[in-house]
Amino acid sequence: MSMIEFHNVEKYYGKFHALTDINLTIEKGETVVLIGPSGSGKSTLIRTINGLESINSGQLVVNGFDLASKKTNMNKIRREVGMVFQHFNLYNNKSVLENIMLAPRVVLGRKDDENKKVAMELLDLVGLADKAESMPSMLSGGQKQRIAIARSLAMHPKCILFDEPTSALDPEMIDDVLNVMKKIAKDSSMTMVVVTHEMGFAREVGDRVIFMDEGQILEDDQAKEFFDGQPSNERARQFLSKIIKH
Ligand SMILES: Nc1ncnc2c1ncn2[C@@H]1O[C@H](COP(=O)(O)OP(=O)(O)OP(=O)(O)O)[C@@H](O)[C@H]1O
Repeated sequence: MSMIEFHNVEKYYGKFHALTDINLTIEKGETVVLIGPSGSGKSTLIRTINGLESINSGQLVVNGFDLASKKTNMNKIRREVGMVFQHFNLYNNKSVLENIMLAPRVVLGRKDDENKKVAMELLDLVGLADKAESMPSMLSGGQKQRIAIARSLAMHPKCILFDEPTSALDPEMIDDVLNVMKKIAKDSSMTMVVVTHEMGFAREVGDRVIFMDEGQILEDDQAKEFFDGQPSNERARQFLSKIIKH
């Protein structure tokens, strides 16, 4: 069974056609990078995977569950599919440790000893074990984003969605976050779907690269083919040459 399957998916915001005939299969354990110009529908697509955006027609199956079916428990999907946002979305009135321990306690009923142990291991993984008792307001953007990643991992998701995780960061912090993401991609069996403009990351870590424009998938290639060969789609080639020149 694949992790994610889109079949002829359409999405509208009012009259605006945001996703057109999306067909896409992502296998378990794959790291897939979604690229494309601003407004091409990347965020919309990634947000449909955990039900943050609904679809208008077609079929979307995540870990065997049809998201359009009334029988599907969306809370279960959100437990299994974590998300990391551009703007971190940490609870600012809770310590770093509390941010990481909250959902496992409330949603999974994980006991405090075990919960703290998992949280500390994850803080270690993201290189911030010394910040456990800090409040988010004391952290830099890059540190906040690494905490947001640890918080998401604490739920032991099967899949994790990253929606432009480095776009709001100062340049010197971007690599710290990308390095954590690389580590996760290499060392875990999790499925990762990443919207990013970081082509170095896409090339090094992505198994596949999906190029979107105007709500459509125009190119779906192995990362190596995409960067070392040439995308067959003209707009994908233009996008790539522009982005690599800059
Ligand atoms: N809630 C909404 N209501 C109406 N239109 C929306 C909504 N969300 C997104 N859109 C529109 O849908 C289109 C696709 O937006 P989306 O955010 O998915 O693109 P994107 O490729 O992620 O862009 P960016 O790289 O700038 O984040 C855009 O034209 C946007 O204005």
